Amino acid sequence: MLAGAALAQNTEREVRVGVYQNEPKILLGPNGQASGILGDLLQQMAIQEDWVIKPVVCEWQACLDALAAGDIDLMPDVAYTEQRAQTYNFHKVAALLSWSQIYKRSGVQINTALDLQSKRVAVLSGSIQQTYLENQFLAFGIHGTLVPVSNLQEAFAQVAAGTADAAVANRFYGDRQAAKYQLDPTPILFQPSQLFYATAKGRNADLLEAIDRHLGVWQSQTDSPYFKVLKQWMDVPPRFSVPAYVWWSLGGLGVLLLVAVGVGLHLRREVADQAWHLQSTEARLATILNSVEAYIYIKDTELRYQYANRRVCDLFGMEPEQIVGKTDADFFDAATHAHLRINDLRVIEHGERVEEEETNLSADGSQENTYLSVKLPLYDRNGVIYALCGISTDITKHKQAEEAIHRLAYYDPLTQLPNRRLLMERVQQALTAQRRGSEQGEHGALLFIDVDNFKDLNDTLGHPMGDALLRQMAARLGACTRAEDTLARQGGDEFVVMLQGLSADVDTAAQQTGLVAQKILAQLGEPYALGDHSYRTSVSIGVTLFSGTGMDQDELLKQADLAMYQAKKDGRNLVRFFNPAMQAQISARTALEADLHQALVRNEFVLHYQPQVDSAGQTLGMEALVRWQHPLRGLVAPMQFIPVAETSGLILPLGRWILDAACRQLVAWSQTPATAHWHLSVNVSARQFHQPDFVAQVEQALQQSGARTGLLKLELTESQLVDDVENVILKMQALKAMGVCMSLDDFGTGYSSLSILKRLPLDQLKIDQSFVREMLTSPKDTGIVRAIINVGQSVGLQVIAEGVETEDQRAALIALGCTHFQGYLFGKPQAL
Ligand SMILES: Nc1nc2c(ncn2[C@@H]2O[C@H](COP(=O)(O)O[C@H]3[C@@H](O)[C@H](n4cnc5c(=O)[nH]c(N)nc54)O[C@@H]3COP(=O)(O)O)[C@@H](O)[C@H]2O)c(=O)[nH]1
Repeated sequence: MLAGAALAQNTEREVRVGVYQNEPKILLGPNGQASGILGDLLQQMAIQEDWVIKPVVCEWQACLDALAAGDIDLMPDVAYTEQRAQTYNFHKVAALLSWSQIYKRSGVQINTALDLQSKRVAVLSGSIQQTYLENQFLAFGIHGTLVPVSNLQEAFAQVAAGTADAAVANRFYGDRQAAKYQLDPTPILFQPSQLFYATAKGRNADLLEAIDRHLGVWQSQTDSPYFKVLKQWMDVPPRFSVPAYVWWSLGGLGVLLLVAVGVGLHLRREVADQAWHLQSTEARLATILNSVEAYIYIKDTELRYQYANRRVCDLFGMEPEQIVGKTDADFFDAATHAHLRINDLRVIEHGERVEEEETNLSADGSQENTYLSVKLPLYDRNGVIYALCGISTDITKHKQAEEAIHRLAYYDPLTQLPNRRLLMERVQQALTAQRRGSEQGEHGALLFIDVDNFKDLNDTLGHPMGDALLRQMAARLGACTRAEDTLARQGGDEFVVMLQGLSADVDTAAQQTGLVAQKILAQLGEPYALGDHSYRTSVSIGVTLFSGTGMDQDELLKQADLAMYQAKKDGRNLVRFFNPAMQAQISARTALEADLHQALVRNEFVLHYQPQVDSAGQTLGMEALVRWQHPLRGLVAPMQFIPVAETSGLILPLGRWILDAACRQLVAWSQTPATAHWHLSVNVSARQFHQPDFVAQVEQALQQSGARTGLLKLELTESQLVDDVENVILKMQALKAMGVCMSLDDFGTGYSSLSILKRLPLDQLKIDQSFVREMLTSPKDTGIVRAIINVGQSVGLQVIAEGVETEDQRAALIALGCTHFQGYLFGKPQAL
């Protein structure tokens, strides 16, 4: 059965037919189908040929253009001319015969062409009738006036209004419209023409062939569909094969016919006219409604669809007649239907105009779209609501774009977690809610989570593995927290969790937070599968509690950050709560930073010098160690301000000052023979060394001071040499080429990569004081010191031990082969 239906559908032929308004020949019927004589004939043929006639409503010239362009397949009511035959194909058996006729206002005498003398005749501008009459006027010496008009309605209206005496129209139009304008037909008939269906040249020959076949048979049988259609539309069948010479004698018959039709016909035509106007308006409206992008529909008071435009039909995959009578329950899922129903009832029951964004899910759940919908009540003439009209615009793509922009602004693309911006907004909202008292004294908590030694992973396994780790961590953090908690990626290897709704009692809140933090510590400490590797790591967590008083979101985050640093300091893989002592540290650090800015301007820095000696105790040189002579704090040690100078960037101008001051000191020593050979070691910070123009800065310091290049020794630490090794080596080689010496400070505390060491143009290794301090009591430290000395010797580097405080330490170092020494045993750092 189904297969049969499908087969039947496949044999149907869709024929797009141009329909313009020219009653009774062709028009759009009330059912939206091609109608009129030529339309109905086509419908009859369609039944027999299995055609599906699709009317395409258009104006006459537009129809012809569409036909030529292939946008429609068939055009009725086309008179054959040689010129048209170049663009179109015609069938052979004429479908209708027509002619032009002159119609006049009552009381005007026109019986022959000669009566047109001194008359004003309205005629379609540019028509063949106009050309014909002009020629006739000339030929017969008639002095009449042709009044050009743009359509036949206007022609008849001008006659009725008295601005013309007569009008020319085809007989089909004239017969139906003359009465309406109270015009009479004259006996003047001319230009008979044969009317055909036409196709574009070279196309749809089968249609023309079929039309000829049907017309040929039908026109020979008086009871055929052809004559039934004519009878229905005309009451009088047209004549065929009428010789041209009889046309002029038909006038009398026309007059008689018109008189016979009488007043009854006039009334009937009035009604028909109105119906046509309605149909025409409806057709135009349908064209507009079906062309717009919006979904337009009408539902009755039972919320059953009464009208659906083409977009709605496409959405539901049904034809209008299938949609009519159905409700939203037939098209959408239960929740969508319920929601739509509520809004529809507001319109139907309360006359509200409802404007809303709707997200509708199809009944099978396969399609979800968002619409901006406006629904209005429709009232009948008694002011009673009889339906609602809805207009919906699909804003799904717009919403998706909006969503994408929002995600970019507020979410981290790597982990899909909220980013810092969204986190800060959420913290602010939580604080505001607490201040308003809506959270009833509850506590919240911020947990600042930093991955331990994340840089090592990036350096060893590469950044893609680092990214994979962060993604897996984000997923695990999600599993450790509740949906109402905020989980964010702060940036890099830092995550932040905000807990809300904790106890109003601070101890209980701390306990609750501690449990979550420990859970996170445990979960994130489990092994990760990174490619082929099983990777283990840990995190350090800083926690701060808040209850809406005093703090803003930035301060809170700083507190959690500080507590996290404390966890790192205490050994990593730990949870630390923020406490007031940490706050004091922050304040002290902030104040110190502010003072540091002033210190350079006020020239408050000084250099102290500590001797470096050989095994005989002879001073070979000094190390310059900076101090801050603060007017209130007194002499400030470098360990207190160098780290702050590093993070604030002040180390750069400070480092430059130290270099200049050290070079000036070398020049001062050069004046005295006892000190002229002394070298001076200067500490260089990582940030300072990595400046692109660092080599130039050293060169400038030496040149400006006039110091001997070979006496300046730069102390670099291991950690500042591991990043961007190639560039470091190039820089060191440039310095070396200038004659500057280089010492590797704190050796043994960092990476101590021998392969890198081998490539660095060093002069000296400095054994860190922590090994020297313990070497007499710890065999391990002795072993390290021995190893450093051996390494130095094997690569031809001088080895200096720092932090030498006792004779025993010096003796032990000499026994191990150390040749140079620095420490309180030989002198503390002091001003000169
Ligand atoms: N970038 C720069 N950093 C500098 C500069 N000056 C110092 N620093 C950095 O500060 C660190 C600490 O310096 P300081 O407090 O001056 O301590 C030095 C010595 O006083 C100390 N030392 C020397 N001998 C002994 C000793 O026998 N016992 C003992 N307890 N301490 C001793 O060691 C520090 C020398 O360190 P080093 O640079 O490794 O030789 C300092 O480590 C620098 O990092 C500067 O101008 N610029």
